[in-house]
Amino acid sequence: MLHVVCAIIYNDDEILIAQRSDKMALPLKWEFPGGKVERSEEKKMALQREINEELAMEIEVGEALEPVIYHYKSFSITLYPYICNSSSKAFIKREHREIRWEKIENLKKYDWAAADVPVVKKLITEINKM
Ligand SMILES: Nc1nc2c([nH]c(=O)n2[C@@H]2O[C@H](COP(=O)(O)OP(=O)(O)OP(=O)(O)O)[C@@H](O)[C@H]2O)c(=O)[nH]1
Repeated sequence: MLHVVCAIIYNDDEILIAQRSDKMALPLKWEFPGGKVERSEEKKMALQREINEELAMEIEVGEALEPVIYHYKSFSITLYPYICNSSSKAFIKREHREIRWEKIENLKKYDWAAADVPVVKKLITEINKM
């Protein structure tokens, strides 16, 4: 079982989404940036480390959403999503095929990694209540 943290990074009313490259696992799927938690690492620290490595961004890590367990054909993950904030929209694209800021109501148009689907649904439901 992989333990993966991911960041739902807000700036104004947009969040940062990322498309995996064709050389990564789950090629071309969209995800929230993040990565594997290393042994004995605290999850929020792991998330700040991954976001700094992948995007050269500093984020504030906030509320944890409910973790998602998903069994892909060749591996299983527990995905730990966190609501995060960035005071800037600037990033450097280091690993992904594409990175973009997007409004929540547009997230359903993307081909998400399967583990992310319940997270995206939850974000859309929350915004519709407002
Ligand atoms: N980062 C991230 N990974 C996700 C998400 N959803 C999801 O199924 N995953 C899967 O979780 C795993 C995370 O691995 P990763 O490749 O991003 O992590 P990493 O940077 O630590 O990997 P590395 O050690 O290969 O560089 C991948 O297999 C990825 O497909 C998501 O929203 N964000």
